[in-house]
Amino acid sequence: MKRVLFIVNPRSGKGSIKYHILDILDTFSKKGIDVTVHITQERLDACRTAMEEGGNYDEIVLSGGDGTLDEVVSGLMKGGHDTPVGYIPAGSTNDFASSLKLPVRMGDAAKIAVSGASRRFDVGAFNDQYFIYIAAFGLFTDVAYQTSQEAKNVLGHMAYLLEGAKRLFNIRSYHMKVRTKEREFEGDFAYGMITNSESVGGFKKITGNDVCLDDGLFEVILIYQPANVIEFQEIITSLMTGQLDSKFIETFKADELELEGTEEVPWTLDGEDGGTHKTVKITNQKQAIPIMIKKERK
Ligand SMILES: Nc1ncnc2c1ncn2[C@@H]1O[C@H](COP(=O)(O)OP(=O)(O)OP(=O)(O)O)[C@@H](O)[C@H]1O
Repeated sequence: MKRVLFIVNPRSGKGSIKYHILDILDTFSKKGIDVTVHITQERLDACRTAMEEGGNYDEIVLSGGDGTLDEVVSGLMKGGHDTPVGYIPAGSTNDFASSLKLPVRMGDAAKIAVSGASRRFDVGAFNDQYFIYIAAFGLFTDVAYQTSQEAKNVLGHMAYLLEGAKRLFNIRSYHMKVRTKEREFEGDFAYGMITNSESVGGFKKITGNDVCLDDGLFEVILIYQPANVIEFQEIITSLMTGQLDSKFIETFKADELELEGTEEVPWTLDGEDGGTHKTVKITNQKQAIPIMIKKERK
């Protein structure tokens, strides 16, 4: 009998898992699965549970948003477990779920979680932490975790945008040295993102058209500090149209990079608080985690 640990974040998104949980458990029962349910009680509970329990199950299924997925993947990586992950997206943005092409309906996602195909995806190592699809600093990055859960639930995307707009008048930059295997450069950056995702903050294709989630490479976008509103507008237009060939933007792929700041820089990992760091070393752990996705048609 397949043993599954089902980790549920009751607070993700609008908390709508409560309307679906019986059907999901019924789906698992009909597949003959021996399921243990763990309802997360607080931040980092999912991480701790995956780290401590990950090795005792054939699979971990989670219901939550990007933050909960980050916690489960981080926990499995820290615990050294190679347990497959089933993902029932229930957050407000679900960026990575959209990259994985998982269905929006929870019942459909539950079926894929236990009967789909397991495929290995890259994971980012960030000093001694992990991320599944984005590590970012600067403009907007503190928006995700400073926007209250209540506001996110009521307003969804609008909450992020409103919170972000409030900050436009407050742009600041971080001086950093950037080192990759190929090059070294430095500058004053207003924003930086190291990603493995087709969608960021609900925006599709913002990371380019040739994103591959298991190629061992990150897509890196670094934006120099704009001197005025016109330059800022130019940068936004570049990002929105995907024309990243701009003197204000550095964009490249890398399997590892180091960013050395002159001061402590606040980071976010998968939309959650990633702490402040002066120097970060980011390396791609190629195909480190198995995740269940839709079976491809022959
Ligand atoms: N019982 C709980 N009470 C409060 N917070 C919790 C609880 N369980 C988990 N959390 C925290 O809730 C936060 C939000 O989770 P998550 O990112 O999964 O949902 P979301 O923010 O709605 O989705 P998304 O990131 O996709 O927009 C995470 O930081 C997680 O640690």
